Amino acid sequence: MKIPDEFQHLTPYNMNSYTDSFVSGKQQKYIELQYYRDENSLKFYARVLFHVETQGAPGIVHGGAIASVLDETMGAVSFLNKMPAVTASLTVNYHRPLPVEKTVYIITQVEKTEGRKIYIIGKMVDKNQRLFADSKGIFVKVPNERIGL
Ligand SMILES: CCCCCCCCCCCC(=O)SCCNC(=O)CCNC(=O)[C@H](O)C(C)(C)COP(=O)(O)OP(=O)(O)OC[C@H]1O[C@@H](n2cnc3c(N)ncnc32)[C@H](O)[C@@H]1OP(=O)(O)O
Repeated sequence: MKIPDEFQHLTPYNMNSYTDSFVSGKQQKYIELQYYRDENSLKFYARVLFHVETQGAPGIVHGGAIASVLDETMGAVSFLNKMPAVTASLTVNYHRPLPVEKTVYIITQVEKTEGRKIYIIGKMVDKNQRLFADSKGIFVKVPNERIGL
């Protein structure tokens, strides 16, 4: 599968040893997801293929499915930056309908932290950098035990 230039130097990252989340765990029938990280940056990445089972309107990926994948990829960027956290708030802007069976790419990053609050942003684009959705959220740091670590 072709990946955009920005993804070519990245290292695939397997989250399954930490979680069997419905987004990225053993379930890959509805959503096929591969995470990537860049050792030299605080960003976290995902390549995602939503299968037809995730549709809302015919042929269009359900907004909740998109939000779930953005949420987890945003949560993961805080985890990988050694700040285990849970989502307190999440806003998603949907810029154009995403057809099912179309590969898209997610990039997330920590914008800033304030005490226990971590402000995280994300975006979902296709290989031509067309924007399908972007997101921002406040994640709140919690003890490891809260998220099963
Ligand atoms: C396994 C590894 C793999 C990791 C792989 C990654 C997997 C990630 C999965 C995706 C992530 C998820 O879906 S997580 C699941 C969905 N989310 C949840 O279940 C969270 C449920 N909510 C909670 O547990 C709680 O409400 C918390 C932890 C968010 C906050 O409770 P608390 O601990 O009592 O803290 P509290 O004092 O209320 O708040 C702390 C600070 O955050 C602020 N704050 C709290 N809520 C909000 C809010 N909605 N919007 C703005 N700000 C807020 C407060 O004002 C305060 O700011 P200040 O006064 O200090 O300034």
